[in-house]
Amino acid sequence: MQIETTPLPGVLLLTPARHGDARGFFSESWNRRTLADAGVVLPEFVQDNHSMSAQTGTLRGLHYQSPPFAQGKLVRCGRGRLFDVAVDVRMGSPTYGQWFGTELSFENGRQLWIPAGFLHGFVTREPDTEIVYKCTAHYDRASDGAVAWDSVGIDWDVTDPLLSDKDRDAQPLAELKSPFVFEEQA
Ligand SMILES: Cc1cn([C@H]2C[C@H](O)[C@@H](COP(=O)(O)OP(=O)(O)O[C@H]3O[C@H](C)C(=O)[C@H](O)[C@H]3O)O2)c(=O)[nH]c1=O
Repeated sequence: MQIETTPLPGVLLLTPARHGDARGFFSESWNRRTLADAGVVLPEFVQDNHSMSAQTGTLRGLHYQSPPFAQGKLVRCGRGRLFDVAVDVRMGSPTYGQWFGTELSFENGRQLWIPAGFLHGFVTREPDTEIVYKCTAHYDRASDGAVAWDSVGIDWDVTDPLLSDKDRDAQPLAELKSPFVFEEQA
């Protein structure tokens, strides 16, 4: 397991090993003990999500759930290719409003750990792209929130993305009354 930090403290890039043979490969996509042995202890996951976006340039985000249903997410790409983004929206954080993005693909097997307190979004870079991700809290529709994809200064490298109505009508980051508070790590 390759573990890399990012410019956003707490957001990690995790790349599991792939064991290749004549059939293809085998990979442990999630192993709590492997990460703990490397000093990384993530919260418990309670829900797995899976979405497929048929069209290149489909953009889902920027989303969050308010406490007590705030979600940490461990994100990977099951098929195709996407650009995945986390945005820090924890009040008082030194990196508030800052974003980090990386390409996740079936080919690179890379995963992004996004703690609670960050917005999450992605744009697809191939047709029929599938994203699968583990969440640390259950879905709660009433706690669901969205921030406009083009209000953060993210370099999505996409024009006129395919959006849901919710995402098209989302509030700009400047108007967000963030429900998250930054807590200095011990
Ligand atoms: C998120 C979610 C949605 N749904 C239902 C609600 C709707 O009937 C349908 C589509 O939901 P939505 O349009 O919110 O799906 P996305 O636009 O992919 O939203 C997700 O995309 C970004 C990138 C995320 O990180 C979140 O997990 C989530 O906000 O699935 C559920 O039943 N359970 C769920 O956990």
